[in-house]
Amino acid sequence: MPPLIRASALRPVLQSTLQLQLRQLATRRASRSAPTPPPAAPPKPPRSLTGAYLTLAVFFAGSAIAFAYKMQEDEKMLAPYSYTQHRVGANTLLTPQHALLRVPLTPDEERLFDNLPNLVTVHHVMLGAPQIQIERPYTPINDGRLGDLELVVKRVPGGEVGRLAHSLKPGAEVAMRGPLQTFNLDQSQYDTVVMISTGTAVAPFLQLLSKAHPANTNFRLLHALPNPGKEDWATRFLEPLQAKWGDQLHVQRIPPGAVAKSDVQAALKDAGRVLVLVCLPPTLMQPLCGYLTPTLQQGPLTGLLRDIGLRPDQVKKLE
Ligand SMILES: Cc1cc2nc3c(=O)[nH]c(=O)nc-3n(C[C@H](O)[C@H](O)[C@H](O)COP(=O)(O)OP(=O)(O)OC[C@H]3O[C@@H](n4cnc5c(N)ncnc54)[C@H](O)[C@@H]3O)c2cc1C
Repeated sequence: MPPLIRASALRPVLQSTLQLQLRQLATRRASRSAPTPPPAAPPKPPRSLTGAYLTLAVFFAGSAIAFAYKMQEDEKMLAPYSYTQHRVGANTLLTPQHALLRVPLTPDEERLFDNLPNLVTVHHVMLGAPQIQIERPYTPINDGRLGDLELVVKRVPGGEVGRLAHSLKPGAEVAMRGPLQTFNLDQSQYDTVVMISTGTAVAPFLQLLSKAHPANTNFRLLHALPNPGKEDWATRFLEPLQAKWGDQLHVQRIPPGAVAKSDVQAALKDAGRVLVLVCLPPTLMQPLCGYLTPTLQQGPLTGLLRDIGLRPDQVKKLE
């Protein structure tokens, strides 16, 4: 019986099966010997974007630190209606009764002493004695925009804040608030400004002459000499002002006590459009021009200044 399938017929089938198995084997070997590729890394942000994030983070951190610092500085800054502590720069006795207190200001604080537009603004500050909850006003004798605030504080018998001010050593802290406006002067309205004072009441005039600039107005100061035997501390502050103002400032030292009619009349001679500023204790102010009212309004003009013919709008009484 002939075989059902001849061997020659089987040969191509066997060959193709063998080739297939060889190919599979080769593929398996190849796949085994090839290194496994590493897992795909997460896509990296572009290098420039990372830099931007970093810059932003540094910027925000810097701003936050600057803001916190500014808040802290603001809390320490001189302000009109809340007390802040200020370090005394120097405290010198001008006479046994008068201390010159120097309080350094920061540039931001200096700007608080700016003039109102087209005016010369005279300011005062309040010194506090927190332990006994009192405060007293003091008028800087200089232009606060130029650095240290200079206060001349008189020590009076039994005076609380005067005693405190005299006791302050350089580097000590003092509670202060301000500045507060004392008065404003529009120089352009006057040909002559007459100023009458005694003792530390010259302070607003020293500040006015420090802050104002020579223009067309003449200033005449009648300032009382101290009582016999007392030292005169004002001269050293008047001399540089005289140099600044030249002929436009006339300083006349008058005897202590009631202001004499002849001195006032001399100061008013050829005065043109005149303003008289008066800063005196009540006992001396009363015969010259009358009291301020209890609420510190001007009150009626009476006394010598009314008698020599001045109108109320030509006189300003300072507390
Ligand atoms: C706007 C303004 C600015 C001022 N500027 C200055 C200034 O630059 N320098 C300055 O020294 N003062 C100035 N004073 C006065 C100051 O505010 C205080 O009134 C003064 O320093 C006394 O305060 P004290 O706490 O030491 O005395 P207090 O405890 O108030 O008074 C104690 C006793 O002393 C009496 N007394 C008060 N003042 C005087 C005096 N001048 N002479 C004699 N006895 C007095 C009181 O009647 C009281 O019996 C200013 C006042 C005002 C309203």
